[in-house]
Amino acid sequence: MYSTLASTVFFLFMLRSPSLWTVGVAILSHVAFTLFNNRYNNGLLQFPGPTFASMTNIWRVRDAYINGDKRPSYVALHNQYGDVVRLGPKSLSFASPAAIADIYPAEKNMAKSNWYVAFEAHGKGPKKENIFSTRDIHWHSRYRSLVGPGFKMTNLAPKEQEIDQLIGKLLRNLDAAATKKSTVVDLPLNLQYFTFDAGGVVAFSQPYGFLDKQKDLDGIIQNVRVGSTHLNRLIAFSIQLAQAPLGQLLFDKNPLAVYFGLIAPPMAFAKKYLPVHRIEEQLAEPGKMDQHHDLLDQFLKAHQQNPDVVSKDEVVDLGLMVVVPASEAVRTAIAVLIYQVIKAPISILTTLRGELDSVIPRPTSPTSADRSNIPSWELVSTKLPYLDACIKETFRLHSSTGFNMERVVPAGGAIIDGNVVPGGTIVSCSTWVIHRHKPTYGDDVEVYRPERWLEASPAQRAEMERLLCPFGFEERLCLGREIGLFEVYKVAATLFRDYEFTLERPDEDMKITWGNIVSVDFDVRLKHRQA
Ligand code: HEM
Repeated sequence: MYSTLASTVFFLFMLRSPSLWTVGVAILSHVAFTLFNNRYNNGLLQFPGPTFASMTNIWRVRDAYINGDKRPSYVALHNQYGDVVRLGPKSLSFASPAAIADIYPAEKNMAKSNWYVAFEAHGKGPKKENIFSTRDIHWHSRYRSLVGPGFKMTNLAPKEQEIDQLIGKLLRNLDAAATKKSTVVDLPLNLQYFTFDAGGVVAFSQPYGFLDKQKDLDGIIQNVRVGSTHLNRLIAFSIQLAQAPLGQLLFDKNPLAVYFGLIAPPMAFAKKYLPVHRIEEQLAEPGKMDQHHDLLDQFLKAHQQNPDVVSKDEVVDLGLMVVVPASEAVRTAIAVLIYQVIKAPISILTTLRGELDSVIPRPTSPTSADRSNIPSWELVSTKLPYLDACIKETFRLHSSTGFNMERVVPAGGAIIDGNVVPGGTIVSCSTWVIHRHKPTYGDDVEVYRPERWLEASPAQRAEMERLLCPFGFEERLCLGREIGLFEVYKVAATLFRDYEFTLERPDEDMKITWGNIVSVDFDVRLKHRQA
């Protein structure tokens, strides 16, 4: 604080008789004081990390830019600096599992950081928090208890048939490529057609039509794919700047964008496809509409019961949340699972196929129209322990989300993994780091080895599962966890049952673009499996 004050006084003093020289010196000294202040005056000097990171959040933007095609650099940073790394002037990342219990439980009172502001709606009018972004612990808790039941598989069970029809469409699209054999398939993209449509069904009982049209609708996939255009690359990096006042001004709270009502692509997409009639009818005559067993039912019910907590605008947020980040996260999970299994030693695929063939009846003729034979959730979630191990290993090694889950230490400070941390510090864990905890997962943490889940003793396995956190933690645990798993298990079981996959470029690794949701790119050739 004192150095900021000193810097400001000095700055004003120099500007008393402005010349180019004095203005230059004033600006430079102000910058130097700010960097110095950031590094030395936040009570975090004892924590190691890149020196530049301790001085400015620009380090994070640069890191996101230069490491955009690698896995989160936090893994390498923790390997270099140890269990606690200083990632910014007021930011610490923790690698030890003990830190999870000190940061994320409700009683620790740690709200999400301002990084999450970037996930708030863009467009005319004031920005609004949503269930994912909110820093208001109390509103979040009331809101979550109202809408949460809608996300449970018990509520969504009647949707299984509709999701099966979508999987059938995905198979028919892939059948066309498998029959030609020469066709190279962008598998992650085809999976995303499915996950988008499934998101539409779960949210509003309406697929968007990606699978039918077999193309990107309104350019939304291209728009949100990190790194696909200069603009969204810039936006993705700017999100890192949300911690910095300048970043918020340029990107997140840009007054020009708000003035001109520039709507972010996901928001525009969600608004376009919302079933407005249904919403209006149900709001006009509550209780008269049929039950759809979708998320919209639950949000409208919650709005009717508690309009002060769940406002009408929340249905748009519902669209935003479910349409884009969720469909991307599920796409990445299924794509990476398939990639890991076909890239791993053949014994993994053979064991998986053996298990699938012993439990799930194969279609008599996969090239026929018999595409309604999709294994049930009940079956895939209870009778396939090896598939379960493959999926857990995928989530462990390659989380769909790439961001650190940041929380703010309340005034008064906290003890985190034995370290005294001042109030106001941003503290976080990364799934990419936690999932590489050698005492829990073994020395070969970088190897894709599903067997580790089956060989572990019951106590060891319980600990491995406790630390497996691809869906986040505690009060802010992903609400769509069951939906995501439902899609991953069903699609993976069906695709491995029916197809042989060959990587188009077996000597290359898949292309990874590290964003908030990690994007992956790879092409395959497909063949139907022989009976
Ligand atoms: C494989 C798929 C998915 C993964 C890996 C995933 C991951 C996550 C993670 C890590 C968080 C917590 C973020 C934090 O604390 O900062 C989260 C929150 C959330 N996710 Fe997911 N997600 C997935 C699928 C879904 C689906 C399908 C939906 C909706 C249908 C969904 C809806 C939500 C919501 C509403 C939250 C906010 C919860 C809260 O703060 O109370 N997610 N997700």
